[in-house]
Amino acid sequence: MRVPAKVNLALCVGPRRADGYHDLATVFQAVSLYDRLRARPRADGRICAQMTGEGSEQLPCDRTNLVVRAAWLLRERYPGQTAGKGVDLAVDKQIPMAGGMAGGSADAAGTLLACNRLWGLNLPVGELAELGAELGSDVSFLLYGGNALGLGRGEQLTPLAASGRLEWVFATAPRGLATPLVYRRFDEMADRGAIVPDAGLPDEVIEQLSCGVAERVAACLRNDLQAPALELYPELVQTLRAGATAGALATLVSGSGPTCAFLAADAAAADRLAAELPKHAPEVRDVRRAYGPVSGPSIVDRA
Ligand SMILES: C[C@](O)(CO)[C@H](O)COP(=O)(O)OP(=O)(O)OC[C@H]1O[C@@H](n2ccc(N)nc2=O)[C@H](O)[C@@H]1O
Ligand SMILES: Nc1ncnc2c1ncn2[C@@H]1O[C@H](COP(=O)(O)OP(=O)(O)OP(=O)(O)O)[C@@H](O)[C@H]1O
Repeated sequence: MRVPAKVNLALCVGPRRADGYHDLATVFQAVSLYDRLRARPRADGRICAQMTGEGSEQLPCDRTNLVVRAAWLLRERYPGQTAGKGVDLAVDKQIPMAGGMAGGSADAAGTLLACNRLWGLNLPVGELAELGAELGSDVSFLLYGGNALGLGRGEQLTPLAASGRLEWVFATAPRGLATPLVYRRFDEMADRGAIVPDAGLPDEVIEQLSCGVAERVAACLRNDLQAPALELYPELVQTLRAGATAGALATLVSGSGPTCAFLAADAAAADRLAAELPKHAPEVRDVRRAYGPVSGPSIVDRA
């Protein structure tokens, strides 16, 4: 199975709630950067994970790993149907780790779908999405893919119509940014009046997305976590500038960062941008081409 990453075309963040989360109005787009996930049954009833690919050596394979947590959650909620059933989960990571592209959430979403099938649970995707929200705010969206509006803490989803596809270049960074830290910095900036929290609907982005003209979508992209991410990771200012110099229609930090997203006018312009970017941005780790929207997790080979 391959599971896509996401970028937020709009990420409007409200004030911190009593439960520590923030109300959001976000426009998600699933993009063509994928982790690969293979799930095989285990006769001994254990849940085991193995991680390969970019950055995977930093990831524990114990119960803190999101794929292991996702499989355990299903087993705990449906003990009758899953008694004695185990799984071997193998993840090949290509989505940048702690990069603001929800790689861990994508893996968790893929695991819920794979184990649902493997263990014969046949739960509807809506039920998996509710379980997914317990694992992380982005997991519900990653079960569906496409484009969607996310409200609440990002888990209340409405699919969004889109016309055409957007061509992206992503610049990954040499180190990660922890999402809670970025939200905390957002709060500090709000306290000192540098930011006004506002989770109002990003109507303009939604409208332009349905029209499908990249130049017009570019004009209204918005990420309220960009300013706090840039305070925490000032080198990203150079990366964003480099993207503009290399010809991007729009530049923005992806989600909580530090991956930077560059929107191009079309596929040829994106290819040129991807080739040009490293010349202007020596601090970038890797440059990736992608497009969106793409569908959610899909089976590419028999697991
Ligand atoms: C930045 C985004 O990726 C944008 O889509 C998401 O908001 C983050 O989603 P996620 O990584 O799935 O985050 P979660 O695992 O749910 O939460 C991690 C931490 O991020 C903060 N958090 C997350 C989502 C949200 N709406 N408000 C928050 O304040 C909280 O401190 C939380 O403890
Ligand atoms: N399977 C997994 N893949 C990636 N990270 C995982 C996984 N399981 C647990 N984690 C933990 O989750 C953290 C966030 O990982 P992830 O790569 O999803 O970050 P992110 O892209 O910034 O997430 P988001 O965009 O949802 O905020 C990592 O630092 C890691 O400690």
